Amino acid sequence: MKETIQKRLSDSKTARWTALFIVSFTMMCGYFLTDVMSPLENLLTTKGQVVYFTDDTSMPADSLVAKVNYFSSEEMLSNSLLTVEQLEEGSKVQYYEMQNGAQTQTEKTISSVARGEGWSSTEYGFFSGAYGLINVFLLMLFFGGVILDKMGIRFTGMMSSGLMFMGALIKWYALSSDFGDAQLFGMDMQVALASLGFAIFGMGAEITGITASKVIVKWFAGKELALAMGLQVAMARIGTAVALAVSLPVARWMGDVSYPVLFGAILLCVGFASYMIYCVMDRKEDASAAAVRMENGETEEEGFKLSDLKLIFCSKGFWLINLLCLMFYAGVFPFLKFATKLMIYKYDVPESFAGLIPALLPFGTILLTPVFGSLYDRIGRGATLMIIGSVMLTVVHVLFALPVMNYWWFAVIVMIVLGIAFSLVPSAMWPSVPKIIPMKQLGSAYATIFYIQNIGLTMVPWLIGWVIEHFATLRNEAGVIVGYDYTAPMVIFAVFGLCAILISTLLRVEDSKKHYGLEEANMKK
Ligand SMILES: NCCCC[C@H](NC(=O)[C@@H](N)CCCCN)C(=O)O
Repeated sequence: MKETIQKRLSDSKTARWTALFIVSFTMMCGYFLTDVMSPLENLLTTKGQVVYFTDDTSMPADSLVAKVNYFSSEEMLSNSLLTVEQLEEGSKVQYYEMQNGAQTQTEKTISSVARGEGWSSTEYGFFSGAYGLINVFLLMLFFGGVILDKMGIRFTGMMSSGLMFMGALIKWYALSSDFGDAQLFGMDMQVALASLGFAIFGMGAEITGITASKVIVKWFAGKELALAMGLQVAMARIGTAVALAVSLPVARWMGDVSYPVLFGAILLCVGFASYMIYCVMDRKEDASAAAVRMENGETEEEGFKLSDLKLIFCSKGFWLINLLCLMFYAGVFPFLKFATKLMIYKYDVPESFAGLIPALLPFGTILLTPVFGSLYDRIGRGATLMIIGSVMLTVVHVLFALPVMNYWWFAVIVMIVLGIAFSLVPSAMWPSVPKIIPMKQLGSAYATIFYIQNIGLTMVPWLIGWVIEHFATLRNEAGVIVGYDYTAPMVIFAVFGLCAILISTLLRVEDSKKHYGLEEANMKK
């Protein structure tokens, strides 16, 4: 009689890498939407139309019209009176300006016109931090972890990717509508509604994040786990990089900040559909695993119990990872929300290119995260990699805080260093969690780490937005904004880096006491 040996679907290389690709694609769509508004900060915080010229400079329409009309009224430019209706692609604009006491004539051609929303920096900061609002204040990430461990990967993933899509649609509706002076929750209606959409989206994105982590552990445990995690993060970074690079060009091209969000919502719809395909694979994997267990006479693994949480919460190493994640990510993701405007005002980068410099950060990590991940797999030194990454993060923010070296090429170099730091820490930190926490509690462990991290992702943009408005905004005597001094916000980011150095050092000490194996290779020879 022919003997058949049952195999799990995850034993097939093609099947498990396909599963990874599909789930990572859904995540990538989520990361795109998370950062799609970051390059639009300048546009969002400008009131009325913003005019972009072919020489890559831009100007609020009001000040342009004021300049032209002022001089035309003095009959100096009688032929070039510009009206608002003429603010369109291809229009030529002429105006006189006083520079260093001398009158200069400027002629420019309009390349595009986009609608600014007139938000304050505090409102922009609130909106950016709204991502973690429901996760943090309604404890949804904690419940998300429990739902994941109780209801399983298929239910939770469908629910969370559906929430991402719904949140994106609300955000798009808010940004594409004009609510006049209407208020909601004591806030400008548009800001409140866009923030609500972002909060719902953020809840879905974070629950999808922990679900994806559990999917990877399910298919790759005992196989290429760290590499798979590194590749998932790398694909997510593609989403961030594309968002940073294309968002402003799309908004300028279509004349409105809502279009990049609409594009993101469409992507999320595709991401939702692709997760449905994953669910088919997941069902087959479960069936094959059950068949293997039956053949070997094994019983199903005991399910998750709430009392298991005690085990996680009593581990000092686990708390150090939590704090490191909080501090390190507080110095990166919230920074990205403000980085484009930093490039415009501190490094004098034309607005059309300003988003490309922060985009270098995720682009660099696409390659480096899997490289450092496989380095950790082979030679270990995980705790040391986390210390080095934290030192680099601190140095980068100190350099951004310095009032000197305000050259675009310097910003590019510093951003590349940040990219290396942002590859080192995640590639060592995430695969270190299973070394400290047993597999059965991993869903809840990742959920707790994400929860603590979300406190930073919510509060730090609020803090930075407020600091920019009150301590970094430079105004002339008439109260008009003339620029920004980024020293204070960048010093705050540097402090997060210092905390990360301290915590990662303590983690290394704890590892040498408890022998978690953070300095050891993941792959046994
Ligand atoms: N296996 C865990 C991978 C986590 C990757 C990590 N993501 C997060 O920490 C999310 N909670 C936050 C995502 C915010 C998106 N802008 C990462 O390094 O991206």
